[in-house]
Amino acid sequence: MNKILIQATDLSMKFEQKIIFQKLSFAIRQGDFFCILGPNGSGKTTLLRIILQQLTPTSGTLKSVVSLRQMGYVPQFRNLDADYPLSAKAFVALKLSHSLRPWLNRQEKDRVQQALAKTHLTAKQNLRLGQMSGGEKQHSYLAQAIVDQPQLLILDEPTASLDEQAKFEVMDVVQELNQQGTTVIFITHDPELLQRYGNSQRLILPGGNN
Ligand SMILES: Nc1ncnc2c1ncn2[C@@H]1O[C@H](COP(=O)(O)OP(=O)(O)OP(=O)(O)O)[C@@H](O)[C@H]1O
Repeated sequence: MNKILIQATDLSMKFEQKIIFQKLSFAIRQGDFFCILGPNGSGKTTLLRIILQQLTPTSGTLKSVVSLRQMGYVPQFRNLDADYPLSAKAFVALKLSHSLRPWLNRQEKDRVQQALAKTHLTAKQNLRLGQMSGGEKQHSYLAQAIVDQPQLLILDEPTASLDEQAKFEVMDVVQELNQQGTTVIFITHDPELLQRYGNSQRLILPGGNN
């Protein structure tokens, strides 16, 4: 069995008096393609925010051997305005930008190119994100999330609202990254994606419907 990266024990979350989930226990191991399922409002994003250390659970513990720097995050699909000014390359490079040294060194530029290549964006890297298709935008978010080579990639419904072909193209990239050793945590509502990619661990959150 691979090493445990994240161990949750009796994890519970309430917002004021509202119970979101109770006594969740699970382990995420190195190399997992770990799927989180559950109805709207069952706390999937809340659980991700606990893993990303943006929220503290009401009770229970979450132990992680992965630092925040080693986590890459792809949010739910958000459409960007058509006049969004950055190119895909500049958008990916943003993640590596420094306040003290506002340019990238050779090694960092290579990493940007590697992330663009892995997400099949090399030929489109100079296109502005605003002009890209939904699938290409989501590839750009994925490229940005992997540019500093995270150990753990966290995806919150990354393909919601994409068409069939774009959805599989994004997920094929995620699967390749997983096969190359990146651990993946993946929220989805989509039974087709689960059947096709979710052959590893699953956590089903029971609550929901606000
Ligand atoms: N900061 C907060 N303060 C109060 N309530 C919150 C907060 N964040 C989330 N909630 C509530 O917690 C519940 C769970 O929200 P969450 O976004 O985690 O669910 P989800 O399973 O990801 O839902 P969806 O599938 O619709 O994205 C919802 O009822 C939401 O309104």
